[in-house]
Amino acid sequence: MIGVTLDRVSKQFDKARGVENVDIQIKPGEFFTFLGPSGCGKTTTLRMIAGFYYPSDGRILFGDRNVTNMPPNKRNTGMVFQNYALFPHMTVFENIAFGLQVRKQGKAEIREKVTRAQKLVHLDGYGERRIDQLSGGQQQRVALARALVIEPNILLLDEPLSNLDAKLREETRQEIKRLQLELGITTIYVTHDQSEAMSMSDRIMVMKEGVVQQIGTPQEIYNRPVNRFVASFIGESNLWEGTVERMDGETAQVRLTPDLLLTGLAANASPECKLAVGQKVTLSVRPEAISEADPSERGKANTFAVKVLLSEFTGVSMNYIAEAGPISVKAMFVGQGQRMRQRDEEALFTVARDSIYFLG
Ligand SMILES: Nc1ncnc2c1ncn2[C@@H]1O[C@H](COP(=O)(O)OP(=O)(O)OP(=O)(O)O)[C@@H](O)[C@H]1O
Repeated sequence: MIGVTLDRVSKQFDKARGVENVDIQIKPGEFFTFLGPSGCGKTTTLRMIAGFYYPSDGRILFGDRNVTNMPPNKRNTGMVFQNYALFPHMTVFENIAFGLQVRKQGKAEIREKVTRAQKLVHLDGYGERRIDQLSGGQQQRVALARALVIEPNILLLDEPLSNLDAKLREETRQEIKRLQLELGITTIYVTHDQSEAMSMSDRIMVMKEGVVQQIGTPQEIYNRPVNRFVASFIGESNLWEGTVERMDGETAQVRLTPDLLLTGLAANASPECKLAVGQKVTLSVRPEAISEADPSERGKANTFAVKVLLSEFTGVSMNYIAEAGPISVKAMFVGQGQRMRQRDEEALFTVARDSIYFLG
């Protein structure tokens, strides 16, 4: 197992900025994800690691080895692409064997390794099938086997699930995670799908317009987003703007409207947010951090009246869009067994102090 270091790596294209100053240390055996919207530089970064692009600036290390300008075939990485890039006229066996043949390995060895790789992705018995006789999910597993059969040091996956339907995507995602854990292989995964990133990764790097926004575990990124972009890109969040009215030891009180003052813990502030009286801040509150209060709690801190605009029952949760004066409120109640509020109904909502996160 080896780790991957990107030491202040940038890529400038003729007319576009690919990525700027990416500085990361991916640990041996880690499942590390590049996450962000289209055009944010995920694929460019992955391609530099694979060796398909060379950086304009900075260094790339595999373990202690500097691979910055090394051609792709010398790096021993296995790569899976969004469109699989399989040879459609060849069989499953021939596709998986391809990389080993290029490496001029013996026939018996190739047969043994390909058979093992087929087993690994649950495709034993499919060796003689042609690629165009397979479903999308099976094709994806051939692509995985082909990447793994060369025993790569690093596995690179570029949006490998995006051509699959929702159910198959879920299954294949578990399959990839199982394989990664079983083999303990350092894996770098590119996606624009936050739920995929959250469920699979040890750590996530969130990118926007070629610039890294935050690196952290799924929990860190979800619970402590560094800015509005990360808070709104990862899961749902209420983003409310207000002005700090009072700082009181451990707490900060923020006025959102003349009628609405919320109190949060001063420690729950992003590094970019300097809490001080008079300062404008953004409060990030997850919908599931809001709950319905008992009418007897009216007037208590962090409790406020709302008017329901939209309500829906998903089977797992009751979701609301409501308004508290000019403020829009998204709330999600899971397993609380209350009566479902209807449009135009009044309700009393409350948010715990430790669920408010201050952004700059
Ligand atoms: N070969 C290239 N030549 C010129 N510009 C490029 C090239 N490849 C990428 N870019 C530009 O670099 C930026 C980052 O693109 P990149 O493909 O890395 O984004 P991405 O996050 O992977 O997007 P997507 O999810 O759509 O694949 C974009 O502005 C893109 O237009």
